[in-house]
Amino acid sequence: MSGGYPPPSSSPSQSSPSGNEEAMRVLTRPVTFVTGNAKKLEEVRAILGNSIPFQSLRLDLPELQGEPEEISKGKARLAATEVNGPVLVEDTCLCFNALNGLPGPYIKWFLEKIGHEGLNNLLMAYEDKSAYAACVFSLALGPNTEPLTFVGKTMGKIVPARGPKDFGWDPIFQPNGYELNFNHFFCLSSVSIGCSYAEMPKEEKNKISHRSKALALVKSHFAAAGYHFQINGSS
Ligand SMILES: O=c1nc[nH]c2c1ncn2[C@H]1C[C@H](O)[C@@H](COP(=O)(O)OP(=O)(O)OP(=O)(O)O)O1
Ligand SMILES: [Mg+2]
Repeated sequence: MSGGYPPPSSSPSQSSPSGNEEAMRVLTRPVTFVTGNAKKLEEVRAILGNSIPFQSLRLDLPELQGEPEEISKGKARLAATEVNGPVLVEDTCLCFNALNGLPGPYIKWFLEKIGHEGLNNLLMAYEDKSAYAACVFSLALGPNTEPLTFVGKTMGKIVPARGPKDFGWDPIFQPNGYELNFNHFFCLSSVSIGCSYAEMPKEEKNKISHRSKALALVKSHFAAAGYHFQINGSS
């Protein structure tokens, strides 16, 4: 996590009683999770449950370039301007250790252009198939506030595609600890080669995923920061 919040008064959606060192930060609007990806939203909803009042906005933010945290913060700034209120965004990376972390934040284009097989082929020349999935959430309380970031990583390896193909690179990412079928009754592969994210029940993925680890930090931040939601009307 990095960055820091400006004084509450600098955010239109945030205020706090004066003269109280541990002043509660009051948010008058729910946090808007901005994404163009319905599958991400589904997972975020399932993982957050009712822990944080949030709503969603389907918006394709620009695919920025750079280091993952900067990309994520950049998305948050754009989203906060769009929403004019508190926003949460995330950027997801799939990093191959043999390629020093690439494709990383560019996985979306790699996946689109070369698919699961092409991604496996990228590692053909390397013995090291290890990889990690990383999720960088950014929270901005409003436009002109410095976003805070929360990073979650899950280690694993790249495998030939297995399981349903309805969410990105899930079929080719096998998290560590899911190598042996007999440990995981839900993994239906007939040979004991392991279990990709795509083969796991959603609840199981959500327990160990890069996204759930990052969201655990977001939740703790909300608990520790003592935000208080005072949301009126229909929002
Ligand atoms: O848990 C995941 N399991 C499998 N695939 C995933 C996952 N999470 C993101 N993905 C895919 C979506 C996109 O192809 C790329 C990340 O790019 P990324 O820019 O973060 O996502 P996006 O453009 O689809 O949605 P957004 O509007 O939130 O930016 O990896
Ligand atoms: Mg994107």
